[in-house]
Amino acid sequence: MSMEDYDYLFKIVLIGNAGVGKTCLVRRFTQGLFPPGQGATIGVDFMIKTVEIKGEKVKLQIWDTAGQERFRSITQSYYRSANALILTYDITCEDSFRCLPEWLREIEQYANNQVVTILVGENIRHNFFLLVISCALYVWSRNLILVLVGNKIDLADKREVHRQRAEDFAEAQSMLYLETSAKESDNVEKLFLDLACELIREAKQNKLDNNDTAPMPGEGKTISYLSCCNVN
Ligand SMILES: Nc1nc2c(ncn2[C@@H]2O[C@H](COP(=O)(O)OP(=O)(O)OP(=O)(O)O)[C@@H](O)[C@H]2O)c(=O)[nH]1
Repeated sequence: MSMEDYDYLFKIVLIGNAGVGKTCLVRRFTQGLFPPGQGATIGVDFMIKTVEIKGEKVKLQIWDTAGQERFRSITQSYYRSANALILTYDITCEDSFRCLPEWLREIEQYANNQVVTILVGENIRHNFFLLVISCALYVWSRNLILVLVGNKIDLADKREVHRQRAEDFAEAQSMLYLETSAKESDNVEKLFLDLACELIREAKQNKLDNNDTAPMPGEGKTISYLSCCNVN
């Protein structure tokens, strides 16, 4: 696709523990389906979807990273060039929520520039609030913005992470909090479209150098976190 085919191109990277539903979120958004028997991601994968927002064509390059620890050295190299970072956990899996500070450390270490993280998920324990807050401050100091997302809300009866915990966690770090279901398609469009809106907004404010919106490793873009916008 040549530059004439779109007005903006943004790179979004999904990270989070294995099995939280990153691939399913991406496939729901890009292909409109919930893949049966979705296998674990090997390394990284990416899909592209172009959306039209207020008359402007926005090409989203969505990178889906493997959650398994053994792929970490591969996936880390993709953080730094992201325009946005979606940190995902599973609301039915306490462990995936407890690992969030670890993911924030990863971001701190490997995401050189600007990140939007959508936190889909739950609440967090008091004892890692300090760590989280310091990570968030570090991120902000580098113009990184984190958004947290909690997936699998269709499994309400199996919920292990209460919504208020996640909201508190997100609020403590000035992150957006969103809960989704890739299976039922709840909030999936909203997640990506709101993010696209915010990326455009930031680009227009010259916080994002959109003349080179296909970032190469080592590059990054400045964005701040999203507020909802209407998509036409
Ligand atoms: N009920 C329910 N199951 C989901 C949802 N999203 C994903 N799953 C299931 O969770 C499992 C893991 O989904 P994946 O999308 O492969 O998870 P992942 O985070 O990409 O996993 P890795 O590739 O190993 O990092 C699969 O069995 C999916 O069917 C959801 O919203 N609701």
